[in-house]
Amino acid sequence: MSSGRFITFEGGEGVGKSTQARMLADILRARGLGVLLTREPGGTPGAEAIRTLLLDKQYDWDARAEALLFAAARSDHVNHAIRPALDRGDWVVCDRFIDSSRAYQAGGSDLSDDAILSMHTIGSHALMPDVTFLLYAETDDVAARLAARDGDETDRIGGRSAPYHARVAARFRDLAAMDPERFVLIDASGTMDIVHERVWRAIAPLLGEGG
Ligand SMILES: Nc1ncnc2c1ncn2[C@@H]1O[C@H](COP(=O)(O)OP(=O)(O)OP(=O)(O)O)[C@@H](O)[C@H]1O
Ligand SMILES: Cc1cn([C@H]2C[C@H](O)[C@@H](COP(=O)(O)O)O2)c(=O)[nH]c1=O
Repeated sequence: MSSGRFITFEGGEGVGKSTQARMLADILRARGLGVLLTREPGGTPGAEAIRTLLLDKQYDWDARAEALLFAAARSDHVNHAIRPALDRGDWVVCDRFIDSSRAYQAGGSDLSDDAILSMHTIGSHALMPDVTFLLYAETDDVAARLAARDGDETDRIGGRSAPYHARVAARFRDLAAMDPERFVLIDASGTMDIVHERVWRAIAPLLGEGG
C-alpha cells in the first residue's frame, strides 16, 4: 500500500516548472519524506536517451512517431522509476507527465486525446498523478525568463511557432477545466518564493499542515 503521492508540474515553456518542482521536493525532504524528483521526457537512462532523440533538431519526427516516442520514454520512466518509488511509499515530484503529451501532441497537432491516452494505457498502465499543478504566466514575463536562461537557443519542440504554443496553452486550460479535482492552477508570476508559497498552500493539507 503506497503512502506517497504523485505530483506533477505542467505548463508551457519556461513558466517555472523545474524551479517549483525542485522547491517542492526540497521542502518535502526537509520534512523527512522520501522524494523522487524527476522529469519528462527523461528520468531513466533509456528515457533520457529518447529525450535526446526527441529534442534534437536534426530529427524530423512526424506527429505520430513523436507521440509514440514520448509514450515509450514515459513507459520506461514509469516502470523503472516512478512506480517503484510510489511502491516504496516515496513522494514523486515530476516535471511534466502525460498532460504534456495531451497538450503538445494532441492539442498541438491532429492526434486525438483518446489516441494519447491509449498509448499511455499500453505503455504506463494509465498511471495518473494525484495532483497536477498547471503553471501559467504572461507570455512577456516568460519570454524574458527564457531569454535570460537560453538566449536564442531553442530545442525541436520549444522552437515551434507561437500559434502552436498557443494551442498547447489552450489545451492545458481545457484539461484543467475537465478535471478540477486533480488540477491546481498556479499563477506563476512573482518571485520564485511567492510562487512556491502558492504551491505549498495546496500541498500542506495533504501532510496535515495548514499551508
Ligand atoms: N518566479 C520566477 N521569477 C523569475 N525567474 C524565474 C521564476 N521561476 C523560474 N525562473 C527562471 O526562469 C527560467 C525558467 O524556469 P524553469 O527552468 O524552472 O522553467 P520550466 O518551466 O521548467 O522551463 P522548461 O519548459 O524549459 O523546462 C530559469 O532561468 C529560472 O531560474
Ligand atoms: C513530457 C513532454 C514534453 N514535451 C515537450 C515540452 C518541451 O518543449 C520539451 C521538453 O520539456 P522541458 O520541460 O522543456 O524540459 O518536450 C512534449 O511535447 N510532450 C511531452 O509529453
